[in-house]
Amino acid sequence: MSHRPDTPLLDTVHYPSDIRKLDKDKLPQLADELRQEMVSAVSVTGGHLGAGLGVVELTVAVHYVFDTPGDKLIWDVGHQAYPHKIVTGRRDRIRTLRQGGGLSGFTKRSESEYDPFGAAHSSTSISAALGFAIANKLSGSNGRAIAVIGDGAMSAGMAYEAMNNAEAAGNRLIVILNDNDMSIAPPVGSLRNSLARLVSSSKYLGPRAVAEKIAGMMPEPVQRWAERTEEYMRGWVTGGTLFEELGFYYVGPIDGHDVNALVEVLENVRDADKGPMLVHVVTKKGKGYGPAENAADKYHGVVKFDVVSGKQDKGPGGGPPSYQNVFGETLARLAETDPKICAITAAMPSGTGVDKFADAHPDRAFDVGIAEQHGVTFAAGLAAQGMRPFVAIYSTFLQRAYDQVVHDVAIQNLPVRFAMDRAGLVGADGATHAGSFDLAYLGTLPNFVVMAPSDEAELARMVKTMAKYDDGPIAVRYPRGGGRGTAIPENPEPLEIGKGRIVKQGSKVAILSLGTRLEEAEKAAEQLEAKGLSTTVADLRFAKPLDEELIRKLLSTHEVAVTVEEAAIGGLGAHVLTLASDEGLTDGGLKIRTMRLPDRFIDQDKPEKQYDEAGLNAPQIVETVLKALRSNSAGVEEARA
Ligand SMILES: Cc1ncc(C[n+]2csc(CCOP(=O)(O)OP(=O)(O)O)c2C)c(N)n1
Ligand SMILES: CC(=O)[C@@H](O)[C@H](O)COP(=O)(O)O
Ligand SMILES: [Mg+2]
Repeated sequence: MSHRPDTPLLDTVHYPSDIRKLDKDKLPQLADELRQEMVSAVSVTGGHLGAGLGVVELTVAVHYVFDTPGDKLIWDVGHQAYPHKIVTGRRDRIRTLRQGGGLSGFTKRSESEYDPFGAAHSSTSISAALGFAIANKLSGSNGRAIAVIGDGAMSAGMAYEAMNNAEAAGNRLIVILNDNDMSIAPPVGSLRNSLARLVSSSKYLGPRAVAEKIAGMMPEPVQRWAERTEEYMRGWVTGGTLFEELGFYYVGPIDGHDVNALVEVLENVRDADKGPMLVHVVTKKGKGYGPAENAADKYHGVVKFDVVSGKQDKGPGGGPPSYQNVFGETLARLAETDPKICAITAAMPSGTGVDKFADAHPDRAFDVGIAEQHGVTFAAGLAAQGMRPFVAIYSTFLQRAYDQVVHDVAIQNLPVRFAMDRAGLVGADGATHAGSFDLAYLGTLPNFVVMAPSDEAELARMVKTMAKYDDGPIAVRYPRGGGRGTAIPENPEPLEIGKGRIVKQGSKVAILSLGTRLEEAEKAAEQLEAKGLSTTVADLRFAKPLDEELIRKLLSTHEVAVTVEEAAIGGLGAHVLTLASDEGLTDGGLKIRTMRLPDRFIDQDKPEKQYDEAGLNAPQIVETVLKALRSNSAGVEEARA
């Protein structure tokens, strides 16, 4: 394709079909421009930077070689897909990434036909790609499915479950292992060591060697040998790796920043007829942007930053500590005098605050990799043997380990402590990362205690409560970010299980709050008082067991009762309604309303806007109370007061 040297090449590339028109020797230039564009975009939006920088060449090469969107390209997690978005018709919106109404920070089916499968939670790509490949096989279509999965994501069991089943896909399935020797933190475990051995024990495989191996053009004696057994052939190509044992032809390691080599290797892989292939590509997280390459976290996730210096705009600082750090620091302190306390994270040491614990007690901190299911059952084993394990997992990621929570923990009534961070709406990560369902999924389980603090001092008390509680499973859920600035007690008092508190006493309206909506509940109470409506505010602290005595009293002494929580239906409101119905507490005409997340997924935005959309801010609490007061006994709203 002819291209005027004075115009950026990227300006001529809107879709992968434009890349495919380019001469191969133009691809390095395209990759350079794509990298610059990505840095520029993320400098104004913030987001996941390091992972995308590492796959710029891979993005160009895959779209050059494969016939996307007919061939299905599936990015695992999807946090590395920004360059892919730029070359698949979304460059004009790339500066809306992760903003309200803008592009998602992950792959999303509704956004583009080039995103055949949505992601954000890790390690789903091989299963999904296998589904596409088998569907193609069944329908007689030639299309291929290409999963690009990171070394961190490869630590999850699901990846192996998929590979274990992959043989039937034949050459319709290609897995590209993007090995940058990083997860969010440095990766852990034996897989990491095994990949490192593969990388260090051989030079990068050049396109020619790959072609020869795939075509079976081996040195004479080897070829004769190889021809005799299919098994040997596999071994020769694969080097006998774990992947080979799982039925894949292993090709690698390949230099993931040499775009022309990548193209040639992928062309060979595309045209090979050897069954499912795994291409081991070695990349650098943060590649090509100095501040990212030099950062310990390789700029996995950043806020807005200055492109020249790389300095992130983290604000003036000095604000209230984050819930994650309150959790980690409190637990670390408690562990000083309790040698049974352990902490477990599934590849999120800094996000969960377990890094603080690990600094103080390295032998009792466990990063299990992206392995939430294993993490929970591992904790159950620790608890069964008398330890006091705290499993710190984001609310959204604990969803993956639900059966382990039910079967290994709850049914056996084991005292595993769950610290569920990122509860409620989380902002820029959007619906996939919202911690909406934990109150419903844990609150329904016999034996569980479930708490939610209204501020960081309460969280410290709840962590202490968990450390002291050996009677069964116990969980606390708290939001992303900083608290209200309440002083954190040096020596937090444990709470009495199942006891809430009255924050403000009134007589006509009762707001029953769970978690950090308390601040909005208090604001709403002020506004109601200003309208002459005497309002009680209760901080229930426990979704389970409920403070039945307190709730009974509130429901029988107020005209309107409203529950408020940052969770989907099935949480606090459902439990309060069940109590009210079981005991006939509404029979006397009490007007009861439950305020919770709506029955739809809420996309990325600033959290306060998300809560506005969800109808959980103070004005909406006020409106709910006024509406209830206006409704008559048939539930019909009467004329506005
Ligand atoms: C089930 C699940 N657990 C945890 C996470 C958080 N998470 C997102 S990316 C990531 C690291 C992924 O590492 P890798 O696959 O190697 O990709 P890289 O960022 O290195 O490109 C983690 C732990 C997640 N998205 N999903
Ligand atoms: C991609 C992913 O799952 C994580 O990087 C996540 O975005 C981190 O979220 P926090 O910023 O809330 O730690
Ligand atoms: Mg990685």
